[in-house]
Amino acid sequence: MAVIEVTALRKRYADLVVLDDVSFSVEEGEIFGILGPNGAGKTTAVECVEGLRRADSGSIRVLGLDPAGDGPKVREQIGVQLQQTQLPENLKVWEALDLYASFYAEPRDWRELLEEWGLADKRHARFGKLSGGQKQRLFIALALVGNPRVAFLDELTTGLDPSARRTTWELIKRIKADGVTVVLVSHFMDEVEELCDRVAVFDRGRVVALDTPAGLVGGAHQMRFTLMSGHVDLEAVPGVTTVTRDGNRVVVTGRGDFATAVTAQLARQHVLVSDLRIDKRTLDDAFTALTSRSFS
Ligand SMILES: Nc1ncnc2c1ncn2[C@@H]1O[C@H](COP(=O)(O)OP(=O)(O)OP(=O)(O)O)[C@@H](O)[C@H]1O
Repeated sequence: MAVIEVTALRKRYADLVVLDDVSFSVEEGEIFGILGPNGAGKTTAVECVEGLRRADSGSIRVLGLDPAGDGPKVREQIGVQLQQTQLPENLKVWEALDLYASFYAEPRDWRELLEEWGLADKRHARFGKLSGGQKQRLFIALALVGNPRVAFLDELTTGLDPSARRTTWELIKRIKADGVTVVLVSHFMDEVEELCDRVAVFDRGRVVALDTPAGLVGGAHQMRFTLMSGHVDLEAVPGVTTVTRDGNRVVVTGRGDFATAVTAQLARQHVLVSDLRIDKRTLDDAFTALTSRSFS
């Protein structure tokens, strides 16, 4: 079942088209990634879904409701991660949780959240004294205190050290395990690859690809080898898209599991090769190819 359905969303600021016919849906229980370069329209799209901004046209359904018309009902059922600047430095951890719990009709017991998110001993600490990782755990706890069905997390691990990022990833997996749908806006390929079931890649206000992380990178392996003996016909091998020969050096590109099929063909034709290398395209390569830009 789709918990979020976005259809033909358009938004512009004066002459700048920020969302141009954006459509995607998010299935219940998945971690859905929104990836794209700076200024691609990710935050605008997500804030329209959260009911914080209005699109010029198109339709949005969140849990069957229209966030523009049924804002309070939608916000009762979603959790939105705060940005760092939105909490006063002097606010204590328990005060923040208690305050946010008071916004909801049926909040979770925030004492449980303190335990679950490893913040019990920081209960009386002031926000400004927390480490980056502790702040992020507090933001996640605040996003979950209303017992949401959908949690929106935006650039959650920016500025965290590698170990704190890993810990945060494990916590996000736990949110999913608890049955909460997660929409994750991210700049990091490794994060999206590790966590997301499906990813929408945004570029210049459009969704340029929507697939699983494996599906996004799936089309681009490359095999290189040197022919030691004989000749091999590879053009007709399933999945092969190009075969380039330079003397006895051969480069083969293809889609899906073409490398296994090529290896089988080499064996069938009793061809001996050396220096065999299989290059796997990464999500970073896929992103660059899709958006004609490298990530910054
Ligand atoms: N309120 C606004 N008024 C005018 N232009 C805006 C406004 N909000 C966003 N924009 C512009 O819309 C474009 C998309 O911005 P948005 O924040 O949605 O992108 P993003 O993909 O989330 O970028 P980032 O990764 O940098 O956060 C940008 O060019 C931005 O400058």
